[in-house]
Amino acid sequence: MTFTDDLAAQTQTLRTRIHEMPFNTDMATGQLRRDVFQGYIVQDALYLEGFARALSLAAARAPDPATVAQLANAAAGAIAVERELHTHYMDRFGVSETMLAAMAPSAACDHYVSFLLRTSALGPFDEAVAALLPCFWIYRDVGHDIAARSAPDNPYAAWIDTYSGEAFDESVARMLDLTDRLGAEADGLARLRMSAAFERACWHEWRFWDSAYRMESWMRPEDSLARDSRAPAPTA
Ligand SMILES: Cc1ncc(C[n+]2csc(CCO)c2C)c(N)n1
Repeated sequence: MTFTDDLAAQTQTLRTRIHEMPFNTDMATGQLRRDVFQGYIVQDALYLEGFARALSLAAARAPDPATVAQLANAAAGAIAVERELHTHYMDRFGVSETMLAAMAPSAACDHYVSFLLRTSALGPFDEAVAALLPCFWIYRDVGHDIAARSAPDNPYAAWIDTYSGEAFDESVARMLDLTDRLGAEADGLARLRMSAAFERACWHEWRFWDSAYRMESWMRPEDSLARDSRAPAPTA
């Protein structure tokens, strides 16, 4: 078993839940609500920029030139994906660059990006790579899974093609290979830290879709009070 086989086994339940999320099943049938996808794609544009910054921070700390180049290329790739995919959908949904610039990240987006930036800037290098891996790996698996059952004339075909395409597969394979090499060199404690960072990032992937599907933003104090007032009164 490779280290990434262990990571896959350890997160099996969470990753299966991600594949079954209504966002992804609706995406496969092409029935995903337009306003839900619009909200998602705007948040994803904000996410991709943060992700590219986190990859660049990790790149600067890589132990050898080949790995610096791998991570820096992936950062450039993330921005390129953002431009292409987002321009495609933003044009369709009438979201202008000005509107995008005025958008604030959702709590889920901000939380995920903060976690990646913090881990990439301050954590050990192997932990940063483990935290960055689910972004690649989960999207590849979800992309292929949706492509295999996608409805004809799916309005989300551009999204599905991006994440089930060969170019993307190669970058995921390189990231898995890097994680396996780092996992093989790490001692028991370092592997535990890598596993925890990986699992946390998988959770953030789940949360990003869940939050997009619910069209969540930041909870306001008055929302919390309204929720509390509906709760049954304490008995003791
Ligand atoms: C929340 C969220 N997670 C993962 C991806 C997928 N992704 C974004 S950048 C990148 C690496 C290089 O392209 C990959 C795989 C996404 N779009 N949104």
